[in-house]
Order: sequence, then C-alpha cells, then structure tokens
Amino acid sequence: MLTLVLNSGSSSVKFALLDPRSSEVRLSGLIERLGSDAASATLKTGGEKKQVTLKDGTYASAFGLIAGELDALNVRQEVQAVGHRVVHGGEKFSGSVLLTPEVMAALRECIPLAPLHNPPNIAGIEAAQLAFPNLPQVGVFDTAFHQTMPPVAYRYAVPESWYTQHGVRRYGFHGTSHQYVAQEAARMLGKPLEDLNLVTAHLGNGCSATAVRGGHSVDSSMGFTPLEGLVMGTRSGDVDPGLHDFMARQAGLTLTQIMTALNKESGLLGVSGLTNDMRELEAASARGHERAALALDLFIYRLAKTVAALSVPLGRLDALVFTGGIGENSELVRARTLGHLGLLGFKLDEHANQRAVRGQGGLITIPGSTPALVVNTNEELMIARETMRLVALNP
Ligand SMILES: Nc1ncnc2c1ncn2[C@@H]1O[C@H](COP(=O)(O)OP(=O)(O)O)[C@@H](O)[C@H]1O
Ligand SMILES: CC(=O)OP(=O)(O)O
Ligand SMILES: [Mg+2]
Repeated sequence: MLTLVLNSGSSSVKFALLDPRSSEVRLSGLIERLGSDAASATLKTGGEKKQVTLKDGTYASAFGLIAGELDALNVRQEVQAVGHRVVHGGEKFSGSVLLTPEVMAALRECIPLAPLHNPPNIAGIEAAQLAFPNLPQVGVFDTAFHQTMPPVAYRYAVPESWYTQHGVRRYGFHGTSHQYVAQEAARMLGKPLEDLNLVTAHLGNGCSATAVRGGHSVDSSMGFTPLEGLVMGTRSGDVDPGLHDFMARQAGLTLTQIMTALNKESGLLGVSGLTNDMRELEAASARGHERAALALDLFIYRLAKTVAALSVPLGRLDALVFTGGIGENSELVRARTLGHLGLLGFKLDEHANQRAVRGQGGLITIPGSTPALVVNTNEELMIARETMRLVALNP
C-alpha cells in the first residue's frame, strides 16, 4: 500500500512515494524551476540519485514525469491515494479533507489569504487529478494543527469587522511539521506528549515557532499569512505595519512592490545582500562578510526572542525542539540561539550539538539544563498517514 505525497510550491514540486505503515520511502524527488524552460528534476530511488530535464516547465509535464517514474518502478497499481500539502485552509478547514469539487471551490476562496502559496498548491492538485484520475486525493493543511489556538493568540487588535467580515486573524503554518516533531520529541524524552509543554522551531526557507501544550498548538509565530514572525530566507518576518505607507510615499513603491520586497527580497537575503541559503551565509560570515554576519545575528536574536515569548502561554517550558533544514543542520544557529536563552535554563552540550546532524537528531543540552533537542521533521510521512486515514474513512 503506497501513498504519493505532493508539496507543490511556486516554482517547485517536492514529492515522495511512501508506505505510511512502514514509513519506507520508495521514490522521492524535487522538480525545480517550474514556469521556466530550464525545469529539471532530481529523483531518488533506493540509494540512487538521478537528474532529469523536463521538456517544458508546466505542472502537466512535472506530473507526467512522476507518473512515468511510477511506471518505470512498476508500482503504479500499488498507489492507493495522493496526499497534498495545502498551506492555507482559512477557518473552513480544521482537518484534512478529500479534495472534492466543493472543497476545491472553497480552496479557491482561500487564495487571497495566501496569494503566494495557495495558487501553486491548487495548480498542483489539478495537475495531479488529471494525471491520476482514478485515485482519491486528500488535502492536508499547514493551518489545521493551529486551530486549537485560543482567541487571545489568534486575534489581532484590529477592528472586529476585519475579523468577522474578512477573516483577518492569525492562523499559523507548518502545522504538520510542528505536530510531528512534538510527537517525536515526546518519544525521545520518554514522556507522554500530554504532559509536555514544548516550543518547536521549524527553520527551513519559511520559518515559524509554535507553543505546543499537551500536544496542541496554543500559539505560533506566523499569523494571517506566512510572512509574520521570524526572519526567514527571503521574508522579513515582523515589521512595523506603518512602513508600508511610509515606503509608498517616500520611495514611490506600489503595494505590490512592497509586498514583493517583504516576501522575496528581505530576510537573510535582504540583510546580507548575498544569499538566502544559511550554509552560504555561515561561510561568508566566517570569512568576515559583515552583512552576512548581521543577517545571521538578526535571524538568531529574533528566534531567541520568539522562543522566550512563546514560553508565556506554556507557563513552564519542558523542551525546545529544532527542526527544518536549518534547525536540523546548523550547529551554529542552535548554539547561538541557546546562548541567548540562559534565562530559560538552557545549557548547551557542545559535543552533542556537533553530533546532532541530519538523520540522527537528539538532545543537545547538558544534564540539569532545560532540554533542547534536534528532531528531523517528516511532513511527507504525516501527510501520507493522514491521507490513508481519510481514505479509510471514505471507502
Ligand atoms: N548543513 C547546513 N548548515 C546550515 N544550514 C543548512 C544546512 N543544510 C541545509 N541548510 C539550510 O536549510 C535551509 C532549507 O531548509 P529546508 O527545510 O530544506 O527548506 P524548505 O522550507 O524549502 O523545505 C536553507 O537555508 C539551507 O541553507
Ligand atoms: C508556510 C510556509 O512558509 O511554507 P514554506 O516554508 O514551504 O515556504
Ligand atoms: Mg519546508
């Protein structure tokens, strides 16, 4: 029994074919530069990796390629369902759903809530429905896990009609990852999840941190859109809302230009003027590149402040969890973040921090410290499990 999991982004599709019961991954891949004529795919089967060029940059050819790979592996008959990551479910979706025509219509209504993420998600679903017309397709939302946030966490202090008429509230994202790593952290700590108060930090291209009390999200750093909160690769995170008007008047920018700058030209890239890639930034900073060093400082300082703020709804912090490409791999970001957080009782174990590389994870603090740990996220496995659960409920 296999599930195909798809994460369709604005210029890439990540996919994995896996068995949700054994967690075995049969095929995985990343199709990049969609929308251009230089689209290419990196595919992994077993231990082998190969690079393929697409005939054009459309979603249709991306899904044609995936279907072709399933045939080449002779596994198409074993695939029972397709699970999709959907970033924004608004207030309509508090859990995963079968992607019926009615649900697709409701998803289109959520486009204004996540203009950068939802359109490619929807395009990916439509292409998958054409490529695999006989398979049930399920949507798993980034926002679902955060539906347990109380009003004090999800409301903004804006006129009430903005919320009641336009759905302006905080939603939270990366929920699948926060939920998965919270469960794994409980397992690694040998304690029931119900008894644990955790802050989980998902640090990838998009970054967010969540307060998880007894396995439920009670607050998160991302809000109405995936732009709020932490400093990210190309996103600013929190800024003064007054600067939109100021930059429009002062620099003559349109709202679209301002939003593009905040989403795509800010964050690590904007401050360093160099790159949004944490590996490159660390290397440049080590060579003495001052703007790279500042970008790194800002990223870490803001992360630490957010972890401290998210401890407030928990009352007591039992552990901090690092995950995502940066959280799992950057020894430096973890060490320096904990360095800011002595007041919460964190004491780094340098050797453990060096050992905690992708594939291993584990505790990175010394005995007597508030525990901090590295947990490798697995959004694909969570989506595959959710997909099979939904399919079993709707035979
Ligand atoms: N060894 C490493 N050291 C520091 N940062 C790393 C390392 N490996 C990956 N990263 C960073 O992880 C980020 C990408 O995270 P990832 O979770 O893969 O992204 P996405 O959100 O696209 O899934 C990039 O900034 C990348 O530089
Ligand atoms: C919600 C979000 O920021 O997603 P990503 O990290 O994939 O950009
Ligand atoms: Mg990610």
